[in-house]
Amino acid sequence: MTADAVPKLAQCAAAKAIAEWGRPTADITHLVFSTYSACQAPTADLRLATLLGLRPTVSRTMLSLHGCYGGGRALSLAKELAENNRGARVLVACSEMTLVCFGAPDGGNIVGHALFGDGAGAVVIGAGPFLDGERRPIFEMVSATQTTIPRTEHALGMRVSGGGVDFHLAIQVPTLVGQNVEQCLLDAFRSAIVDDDDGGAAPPPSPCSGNGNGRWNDLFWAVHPGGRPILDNINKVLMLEPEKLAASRHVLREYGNMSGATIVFVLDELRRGRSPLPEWGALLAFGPGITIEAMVLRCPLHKSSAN
Ligand SMILES: CC(C)(COP(=O)(O)OP(=O)(O)OC[C@H]1O[C@@H](n2cnc3c(N)ncnc32)[C@H](O)[C@@H]1OP(=O)(O)O)[C@@H](O)C(=O)NCCC(=O)NCCSC(=O)/C=C/c1ccc(O)cc1
Repeated sequence: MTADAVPKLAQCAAAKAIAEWGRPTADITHLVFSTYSACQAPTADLRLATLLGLRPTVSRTMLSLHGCYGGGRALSLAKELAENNRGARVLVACSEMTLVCFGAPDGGNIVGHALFGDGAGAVVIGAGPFLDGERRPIFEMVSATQTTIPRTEHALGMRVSGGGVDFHLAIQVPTLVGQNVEQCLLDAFRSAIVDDDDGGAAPPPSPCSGNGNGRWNDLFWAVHPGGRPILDNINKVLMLEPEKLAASRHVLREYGNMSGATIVFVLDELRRGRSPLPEWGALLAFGPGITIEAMVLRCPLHKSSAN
């Protein structure tokens, strides 16, 4: 069932993203599709390309079974594709049907049922130059890192069984994420380089200079809401003001944890916020491994960077 439904759900999100982007579907050069809810060949990215009518030469990449960090990985990969292929426009689609998947009848998936929801998100990623009629970027991805916490392979995962998907989530996951998240962020900021006004390269303001304390509050935050204790621990470790994680908490409350698709909902929520975002931001996503995706974001439309 999910083999059909996952690409169809993605189609709804992708059609909206392409319409907002403002260019013809045929101008999409690459597709990155992330899901762990559909496991078949031909893969769901091909089905989505057909449903959308993407051109036959579109370069497709399927990210399967990455779980909740799949959205972060898909965005990071799209950034690399766009920067290394002049004129590339990369459609990123993340689609998950978790509730159907977690179907084991023995009650063993109760945590999965409490936590997860279904959903799809899509965005179009490109590097300059801008095309006629193309919407200007809302977020710029400046740098990205992926970290695997050593010796945590068994902390979360899933296995397909006769009754559906057996999902395993160790109770220690929020603590492990909390203990490792600041180092991942520092690494991401250390690797960030941006073009300065003179056409050279310069690093963004570094939260490291304040040893993390307080400086994290200068950023906007797109955090995968893996669960309430995950957000609470990140809030505590980074000493964030409560409203910094408001977009993540809103998405968790309204939609649940939609695995890889969730981060797109958080970015959408952030851009719709009533008050203007700070210029710099951070994105975090977590999943099996335990893998942490961290990314430095920038709002190109922010007033100090818009001139
Ligand atoms: C939704 C929970 C499970 C329950 O929340 P709650 O209803 O507000 O209640 P509590 O947090 O107070 O916990 C209630 C009880 O459940 C227990 N509990 C608390 N986590 C647990 C637990 N993982 N086990 C088994 N008992 C527990 C907890 O100890 C407590 O037990 P007790 O004191 O005896 O009532 C909440 O604790 C929670 O969100 N926990 C953390 C979730 C978490 O680690 N998320 C993973 C983030 S990474 C991610 O999203 C990955 C996705 C993924 C996607 C696809 C994949 O294939 C693989 C991975």
